[in-house]
Amino acid sequence: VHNKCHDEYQKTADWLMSQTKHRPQVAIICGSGLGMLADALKCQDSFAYSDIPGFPQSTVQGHAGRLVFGELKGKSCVCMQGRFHMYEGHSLCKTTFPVRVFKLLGVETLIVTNAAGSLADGLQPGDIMIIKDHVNFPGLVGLNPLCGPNDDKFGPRFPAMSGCYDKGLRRLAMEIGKQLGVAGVMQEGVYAMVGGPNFETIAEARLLHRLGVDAVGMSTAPEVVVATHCGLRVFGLSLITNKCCTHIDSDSVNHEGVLEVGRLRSHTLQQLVTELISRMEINNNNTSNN
Ligand SMILES: O=P(O)(O)O[C@@H]1C[C@H](O)[C@@H](CO)O1
Ligand SMILES: Nc1nc2[nH]cnc2c(=O)[nH]1
Repeated sequence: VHNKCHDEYQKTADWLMSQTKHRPQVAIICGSGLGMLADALKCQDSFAYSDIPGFPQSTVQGHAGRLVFGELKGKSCVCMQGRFHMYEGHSLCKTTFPVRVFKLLGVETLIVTNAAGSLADGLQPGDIMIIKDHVNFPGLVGLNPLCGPNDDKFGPRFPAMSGCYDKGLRRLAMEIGKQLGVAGVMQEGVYAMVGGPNFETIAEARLLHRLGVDAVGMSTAPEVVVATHCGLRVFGLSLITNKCCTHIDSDSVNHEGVLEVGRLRSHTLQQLVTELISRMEINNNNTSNN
């Protein structure tokens, strides 16, 4: 466990607030190949992770490593173009570091996105799965970012995780999907995080299928756990980039293919996330440029 103290999150948040006038209400974490979600932001201020004090570095292809602030339909947002994964060698505390920084910046809602493999018969590559719940496999065996002394300033020692994917936002996203004419490629499902970096063996994919997992990936759950702990409202979606290999003659998975599906679906995802942000209600009084 490599816990960070409150001051370390605060230092990073203070530095960012000294560099930008934006005061974000919504944060977006872009999954593999989904960095284009930041392109819709207006009046951008962007920072390379390497220039932000205390920030970890992105090492995965398809994750640019930039934090982008900007306006989207009247809401102030911050977008991570590139996330941190446990398999890169980061501690879970580092992979989730930005989430607590967002909290200190005044963010109220976190949107997490990822690329994932499908185990459900009804989920095809290119489909969008709205995450209704997750199985945090590393978390179940103690690889949890909340391990170690609890920081009561962020949240309680034993936070509830039932209902961590906000029902109202899920409903709104499905409604928007219908209006955009993409409801046919959208459905709710359960995401499971595994450690990676290898894709699943056939036996592992079959096991996950039997356990009721709809889509599997290598991220998201730790970020959602930390966000829920500190009281952020969470919305999550998986872009299904491939079917998992459940038979010896299944097509094998590769990272290039994962990124390619992201490119093909970029426009739809951007529309969906933009509309969701535009129509979601925000309770706090933060506005950018103040
Ligand atoms: O950051 P995400 O979860 O979208 O990335 C997924 C999982 C691996 O990092 C990568 C495999 O292609 O995509
Ligand atoms: N674990 C895992 N992560 C993915 N990310 C994108 N596709 C996959 C997959 O099939 N398995």
